[in-house]
Order: sequence, then structure tokens, then C-alpha cells
Amino acid sequence: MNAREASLFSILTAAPVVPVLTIESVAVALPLARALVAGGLTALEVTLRTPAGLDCIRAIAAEVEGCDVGAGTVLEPRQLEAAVEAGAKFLVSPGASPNLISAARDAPIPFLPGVATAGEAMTLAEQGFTALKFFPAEPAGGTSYLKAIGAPLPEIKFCPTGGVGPKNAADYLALANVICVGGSWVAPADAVSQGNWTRITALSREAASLG
Ligand SMILES: O=C[C@H](O)COP(=O)(O)O
Ligand SMILES: CC(=O)C(=O)O
Repeated sequence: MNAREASLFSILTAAPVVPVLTIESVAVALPLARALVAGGLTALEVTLRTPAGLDCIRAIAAEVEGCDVGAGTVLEPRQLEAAVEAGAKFLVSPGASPNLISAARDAPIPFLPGVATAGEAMTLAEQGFTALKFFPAEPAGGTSYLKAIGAPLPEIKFCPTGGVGPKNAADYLALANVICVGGSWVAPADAVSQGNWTRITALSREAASLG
């Protein structure tokens, strides 16, 4: 395993759950990140689905101790470069195009590419990416699919995301080829809009205890 992959494994195995955060306003980025870190979740994926996403990454990277902030929904090399410049510690995508893979191979930070099939996983493993996001986990086949992939491909590890929550996270985490799970459930939109950081820390603590 190369140093970049080793750093990705270290970021992703520090806690069992990676919060997936789609943040509308940079004003909530810092209290939200601090609430999650206080509960024990330390790898935070901030998606680039909102105009504020990049500034949220920049703010969290600069101000919040004890966490690794990553950029999610990285779809093209231009976004990858912007995320690195903003201070992201890792990159996440829902799938992997040849252009994105090529840019990620030259990037200074690690990349967690999305896959939904054994063939996609094998293609990325050939290129040195051995921790992959299984997305969208539940619609793509859930725990039974991931378990079946693990039989012929035991070296490839996954972070299932998409439809993962308190009811099924432990089932995913019990699989030998799962190193963590991702999900938005630890930062519900209503709690974020109300500034209910206490609730988010409680959800984070429950999620952190799944490990
Ligand atoms: O990257 C991920 C998803 O949007 C998170 O999915 P979720 O809301 O089902 O947890
Ligand atoms: C869904 C996903 O993988 C992402 O937003 O990065």
C-alpha cells in the first residue's frame, strides 16, 4: 500500500462512521463540525453539492482541531484542485471517471472513489485505490452484495454510503471488507437549521460507539 492509501486508511478507521454533510451556509460549518468531533466522529465529508461547500471545507480545515475534513461529490479534476487548495485532507466521489482517476493519481491527498460493482472495484484496485466508497449502498445491493464481493476480492475495503443509518450501520460494520460507513443521519437537516448541536453531538456519540 502506498503512503497516500495508508493515510486514507488511517483517516477512515479513526471512527466507524463518516458524516456526509451538505452544508448550505458557512456560518454553520464550524459549530456543526465541532459538535460532531465532540461526539467522537473525526473524518468529516463535506460535499461540494452546495455553493458554500468549498468555503465550509476551508473554514473547518483552518479552525476545527481533531478532525480530518474531506471533500465529497468531487466529480471533475477542477473540483479536486479546488478542494486541495481549500485544505481538504481527502477526496470522495460517487463514481470514478477516467479523468478523475487520472487527476487523483497525481493529487497530494488521498481519494476515496465511489463504485457499485465488482468490475469497477477491480479497475480501481488495479490503479492503486484499495479503499472504495460503495455507493449507493442500499440500492446497489446492501450487505449481501458487499459480502459476496468480499469472497473473491478480500483485499478491497469499502466505506458503504447511501441508505446507511442507525438500523443497518452495525450490519455493514460487521463485514470483514468494511472499514467504516458513511451517512448523513448524524447531522439531520432540522437539527442543523435549529442549531441543535447537543443533539448532533449525541448522534455522533452513538455512531462513534458502533465501532
Ligand atoms: O454520499 C452520500 C449520500 O448522499 C449520503 O446518503 P444518505 O443520506 O443516505 O446517508
Ligand atoms: C455520494 C457521494 O459519493 C458523494 O457525494 O461524494
